[in-house]
Amino acid sequence: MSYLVQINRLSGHEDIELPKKMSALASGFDLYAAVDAPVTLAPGERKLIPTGFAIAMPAGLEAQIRPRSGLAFKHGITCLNTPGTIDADYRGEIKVLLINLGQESFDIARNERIAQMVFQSVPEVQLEEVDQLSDTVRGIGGFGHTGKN
Ligand SMILES: O=c1ccn([C@H]2C[C@H](O)[C@@H](COP(=O)(O)OP(=O)(O)OP(=O)(O)O)O2)c(=O)[nH]1
Ligand SMILES: [Mg+2]
Repeated sequence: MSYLVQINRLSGHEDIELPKKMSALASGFDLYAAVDAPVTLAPGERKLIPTGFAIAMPAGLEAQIRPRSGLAFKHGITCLNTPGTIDADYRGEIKVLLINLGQESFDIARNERIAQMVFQSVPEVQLEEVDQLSDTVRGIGGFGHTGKN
């Protein structure tokens, strides 16, 4: 499927790269930090990082904000609320909630790639309240009830 998503660069961020796929079949568009000055995340610290753009996608889509594995592996930098949810009716600036789970401080510079945005389709669902649910073999078993291995 192919969709057209509108993107609006916010004023003051003309120099910020728009979200970009780094390879032909990449799932995610990398997101660039629109911080005015370098931002430091101390170990354990979390900060909301602006991206300098807003989007409008068609109904039936959402965007997920996901961490970059390189930043997570090398520096312990990840998205706290991963995957972040961008609703199709949200028109505000896309922001990335980063947290430093590493042991060293980490600096984020303007135009550094900090996360990625993956579009997903969202089925239209209506909830129907009932008194009883259908039987299954699993029933209410969960949270590891099938064992470890
Ligand atoms: O990583 C994120 C997560 C969310 N958002 C924006 C877009 C999303 O549509 C809106 C609300 O997000 P969410 O529903 O996760 O947060 P909430 O705490 O439920 O806020 P709200 O009451 O505004 O829905 O915030 C971002 O920019 N980045
Ligand atoms: Mg919400």
